[in-house]
Amino acid sequence: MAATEHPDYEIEKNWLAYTRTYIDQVMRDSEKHTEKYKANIKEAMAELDDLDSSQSYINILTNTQFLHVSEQSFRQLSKVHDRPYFCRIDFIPESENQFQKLYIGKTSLFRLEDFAPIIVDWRSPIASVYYDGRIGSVSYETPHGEMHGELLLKRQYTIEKGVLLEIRDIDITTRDELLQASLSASSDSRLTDIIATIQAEQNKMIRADIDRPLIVQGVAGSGKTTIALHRIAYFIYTYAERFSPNEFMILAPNKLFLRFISEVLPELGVEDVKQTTFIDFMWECIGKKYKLIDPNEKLLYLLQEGRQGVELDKVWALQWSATFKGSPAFRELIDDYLQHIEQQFIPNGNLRLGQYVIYTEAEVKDLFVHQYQYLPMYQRIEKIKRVLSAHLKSKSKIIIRKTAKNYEDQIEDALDQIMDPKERHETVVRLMDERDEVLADLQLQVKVIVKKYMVGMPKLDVYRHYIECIRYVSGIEHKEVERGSIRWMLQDTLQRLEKKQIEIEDSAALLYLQQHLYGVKHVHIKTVVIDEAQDFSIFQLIVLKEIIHTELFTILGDLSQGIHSYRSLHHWDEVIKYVFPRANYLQLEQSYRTTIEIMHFANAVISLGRLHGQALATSVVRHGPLPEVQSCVDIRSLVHMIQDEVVRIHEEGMKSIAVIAKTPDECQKVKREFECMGNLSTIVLGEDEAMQPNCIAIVPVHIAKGLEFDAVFIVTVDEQFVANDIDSKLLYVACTRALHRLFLFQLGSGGYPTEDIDRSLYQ
Ligand SMILES: Nc1ncnc2c1ncn2[C@@H]1O[C@H](COP(=O)(O)OP(=O)(O)OP(=O)(O)O)[C@@H](O)[C@H]1O
Repeated sequence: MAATEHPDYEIEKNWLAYTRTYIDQVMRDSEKHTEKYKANIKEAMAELDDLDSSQSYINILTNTQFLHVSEQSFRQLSKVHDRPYFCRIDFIPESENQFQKLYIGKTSLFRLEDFAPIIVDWRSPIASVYYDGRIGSVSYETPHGEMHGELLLKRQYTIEKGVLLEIRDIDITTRDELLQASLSASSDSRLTDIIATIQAEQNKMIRADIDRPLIVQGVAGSGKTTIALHRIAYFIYTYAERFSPNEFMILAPNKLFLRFISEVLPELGVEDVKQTTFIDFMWECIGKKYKLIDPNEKLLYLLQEGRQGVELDKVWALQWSATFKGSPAFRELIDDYLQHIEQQFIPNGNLRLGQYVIYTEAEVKDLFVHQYQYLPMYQRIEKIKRVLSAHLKSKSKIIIRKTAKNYEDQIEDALDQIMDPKERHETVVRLMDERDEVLADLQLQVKVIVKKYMVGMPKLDVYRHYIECIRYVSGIEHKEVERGSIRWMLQDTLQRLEKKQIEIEDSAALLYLQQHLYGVKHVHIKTVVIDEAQDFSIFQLIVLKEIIHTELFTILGDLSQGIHSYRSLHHWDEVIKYVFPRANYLQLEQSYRTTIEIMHFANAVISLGRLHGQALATSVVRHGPLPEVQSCVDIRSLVHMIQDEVVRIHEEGMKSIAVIAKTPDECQKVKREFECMGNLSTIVLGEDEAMQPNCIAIVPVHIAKGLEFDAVFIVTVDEQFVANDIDSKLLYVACTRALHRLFLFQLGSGGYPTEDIDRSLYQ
């Protein structure tokens, strides 16, 4: 209801004014502090030349830290100044009689005089009551256990530029007005925060146990990306002493997507989280880049199945090979290679100094295969060399002393027992010479025997090792290798590697070899969030877990959108079985992005393919027009129709618009036609492009994954969508990018498998 009509309007208006005045005051103080810290740093810098400058260093460090905190607090308060909170809860804890009136917002603010909360952070334990609880008895988790109490009031506010516009008491008026308003709004091609409207099922995922891996299967638009980002913000707030932001890593499909989500974390007051792709992370770990074949090339080739000139055997072999390379079975083959080279580098025989055994063969083997097995191979060899050298150093002193003493005894015996002066002299001189020679030889051997004993490992880089690995595996007798398909895969891989080309499917193996041969340096990441995880393979997840050395993974994805399923996951069970047996598995079936009409149509599309037992999405109650399917006689009239619609929907207030086609070639055809007409500006988006405001994005469907637009025009010029598994997934992804309007345009007929879709679902 309009705020002015609410009985508590005056109280609420005054509280808002009080809060904003207090924020002003804290910001002013913060500004003063900032100036003071800057001045202190300047002063300490000037004193750095003094003889005893350690105090100045300490001053600089302390003041820099204070300055950082003060600036951060200023930034956060200035962000919330116009809208300090979004709701209020009145709560009586079980153990107390007095109720607490808590205003919840993006950041917390306490009154300096008595530490009373003016604003409570949305991530604090008590705020859970707002997201989960209904009026009546409620409970929430805290670090000290579960707390119980009575929720008396749950009140939402619409505040704009510091003006209180609406007040809604939840459970008395309608429940979802704020959510409805937020979902009906237009998108400007950037994801936003949702702290005011987080739903109970989403809250559960955001706050799910950090110490267990979390796997979320969520339908398109269920908020997986949003949850991932809010979960990071929640952890950073809740476990500030355990993690700093730069110890979090988000793995996303591509740079375009990373840009799409780039504003959410800063909005939530979180900076410095590492955001990258699996491939870029791999280059960083390897310390070198090799030529990567466009990861989408195979998908585009596979899409041509059934066309003239496309060999079915090859399509099948490519798919099989990609699946195999992402599987634990491929890792086993690589382990065979690692074992093979390990055997080559375990020395034969004992390590001896003269006649003395320093280390037995069995002891050295034990160092290799047990004690230092945790180290990557090259590091292990260096470590064992150091261990042997240290051992040799201490043992050699005793051996040399013993040898010298032995000669001294013999010389003494000669002096005592040989009566003939000439013979005695000759024997003593011979023994002394021999002693000097033996001792000199021992000293020399001490310097070189470890080096000679440990045959050096050739300094091949990880790429060369991968080639050697594939060659080795091709030659072994292995039940898997005997199969013709593996032989084809190995040969094909070798041919490409020799041409210096790798595919995304090779990335897990390369990273695995890097980890086991050289190790990965400077990985300070402690927790990983993977979005669009359905495009990862089991092997990629295995290697990530090994490198990061943690179970703290949050994995989010949607198998129905698994357009790269030939090289990635088919079931979440595989992830639980092979990688994270302790994982907490949760599902989201409610879609927040699309209207009911679009979601129903998209559900009909995905049902045309194989569903792997996934549940279909339901939509939050929000209606819109039915998706429109239209035919045109040529591409010119098709683009004309789009232009006319764009003008109409712009007038309706929609901002972001995309034209989605099946392949990059189709996109280019549409782009050329738009250019000929010259009315609207368009951009064809690739993985590394940035979306531009007021510009229609023309996107191949595999790149549009994860993104969203107010209105989506799917077009088919020459590339049609048919009713098979991969096409239904692609079309599903394309349909579910739309928030409000969906159009499917085709040349002639047959662009879409609409004959298999209920006629009432589109117009
Ligand atoms: N609780 C919520 N309140 C308001 N908006 C929400 C909520 N949850 C999700 N949304 C909105 O729904 C849209 C879809 O969210 P998001 O992109 O995170 O979903 P997703 O599951 O990652 O989708 P996809 O798998 O299709 O890429 C976004 O616009 C997001 O802001």
